[in-house]
Amino acid sequence: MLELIDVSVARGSVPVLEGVSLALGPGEALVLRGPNGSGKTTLLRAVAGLQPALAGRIGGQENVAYAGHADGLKASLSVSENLRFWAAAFGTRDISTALVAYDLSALEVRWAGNLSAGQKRRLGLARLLVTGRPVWVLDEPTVSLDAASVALFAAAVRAHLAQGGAALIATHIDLGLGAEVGVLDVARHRARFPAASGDEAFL
Ligand SMILES: Nc1ncnc2c1ncn2[C@@H]1O[C@H](COP(=O)(O)OP(=O)(O)OP(=O)(O)O)[C@@H](O)[C@H]1O
Repeated sequence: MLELIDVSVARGSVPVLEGVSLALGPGEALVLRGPNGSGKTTLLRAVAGLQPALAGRIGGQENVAYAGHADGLKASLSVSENLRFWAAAFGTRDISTALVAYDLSALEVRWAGNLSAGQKRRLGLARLLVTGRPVWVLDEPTVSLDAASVALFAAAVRAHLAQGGAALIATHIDLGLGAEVGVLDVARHRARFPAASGDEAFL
């Protein structure tokens, strides 16, 4: 569903990570670990197709639904309108599963712009459920979430995996997803050599 073979990525003109290989099949999840600035976001952006890899091959990008630091919400649309917008964009219809999974039913008619930070994050994560995409690529998904919302998120990931989905998640917290979830420490892949040219296209 997702395969990285010997992938290198850069930010600005600076190589950040090199030699990253991984594969995710149905029901599999991998947690990315590494200190601040080690390159987790850069790698996930490349996996999501938001920037090219410097080298290597990324297969299965068409399967990916990405949730990054920005929630990607339309402030002047309601919660349900946001979900309907994304459902239409991905050619799906059902938003009720997403509303229930992230406890958003009571907020359905509220403008997204008027939500709290944690509520916005819940709505941003609920978007994943309406994409119908099997591989979730998530960058610090639990930022702004309280303990109850982290539990909702972990349950949504578990259900996604149980239904044959996959997930690649950069997170500093233990999501309690179980011992079968792999961990990749990106610090082991820190790039060793400076860039040969000054390509600023990724900024
Ligand atoms: N827009 C940018 N232009 C140039 N360099 C950047 C840019 N954004 C990040 N960087 C640099 O790229 C490197 C990797 O950053 P990245 O955001 O991928 O790390 P991270 O592991 O996700 O960090 P964190 O845990 O703090 O989120 C860092 O040295 C960072 O300073």
